[in-house]
Amino acid sequence: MPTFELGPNQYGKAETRLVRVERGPAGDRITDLNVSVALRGDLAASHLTGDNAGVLPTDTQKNTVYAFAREFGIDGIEAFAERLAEHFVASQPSIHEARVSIQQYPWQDVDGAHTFRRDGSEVRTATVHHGHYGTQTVSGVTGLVLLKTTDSEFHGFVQDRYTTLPETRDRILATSVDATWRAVQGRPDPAAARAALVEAFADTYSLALQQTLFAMGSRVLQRCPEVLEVRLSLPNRHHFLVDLAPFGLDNPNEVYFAADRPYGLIEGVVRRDGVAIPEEVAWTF
Ligand SMILES: O=c1[nH]c(=O)c2[nH]c(=O)[nH]c2[nH]1
Repeated sequence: MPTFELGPNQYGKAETRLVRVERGPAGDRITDLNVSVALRGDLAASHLTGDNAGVLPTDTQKNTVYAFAREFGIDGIEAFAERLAEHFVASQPSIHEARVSIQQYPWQDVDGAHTFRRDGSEVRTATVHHGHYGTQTVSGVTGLVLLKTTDSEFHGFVQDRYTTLPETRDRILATSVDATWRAVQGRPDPAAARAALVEAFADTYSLALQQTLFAMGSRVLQRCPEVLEVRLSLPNRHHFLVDLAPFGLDNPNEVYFAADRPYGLIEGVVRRDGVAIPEEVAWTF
């Protein structure tokens, strides 16, 4: 008779959608979040026998998210996630580790009063791990779509029998930035980190998206002294010049086909030189 054992496990309420409105005479402010909680600890009994004595219901976790928004406000997604993660571990003897991930959807004020506009795919992110290793916070942004119409070249690459890509001295460079940054102490200003990413993309004369990646990560490290490490995942949103010769037309870098796949995926970590960075807690099965 085979026997089985329970491996690593976690549980929690995923994707609690929370909108908080701060009402004020100078106009309202909204905070629009998607909050996911995952808890680990002494949870074998629930899996093995259905004994739920150590189980804080995921419904309660969801309620806690809403209640904390009212009781403590939301002074940044990092602080909110840390407060929640610490609470679940401190208040429940059965819970030893908590991970709280928050996505924040940005809204732009339209009338200085009570109307807002959401545009773009950009999302701010924060993930907090809390446990015996302390509290680790990773901040980031995803879906920050950037494009430059020139100042990008790509040439000098390997040529083998399968290579057809022409070398180019002038191309569109476009990407959707997925970035995370990590500090061990202090709280980096996310607006400064984001601005650094955009600025470096804009002002780096690019010979490869790889070079732009390093410039973007380096700029975040320059601008945000607390940040020790920046991780970047940059899909290369290829724009191919359309051959209009069959129609008797030239195409002087004017008309492109914007391909959505396949895409090059350029990923890398940029770190501060000579600084010991504690290993990042990663919850994987
Ligand atoms: O910036 C680029 N890096 C690459 O590695 C690559 N490969 C490719 O086909 N085009 C590009 N562009």
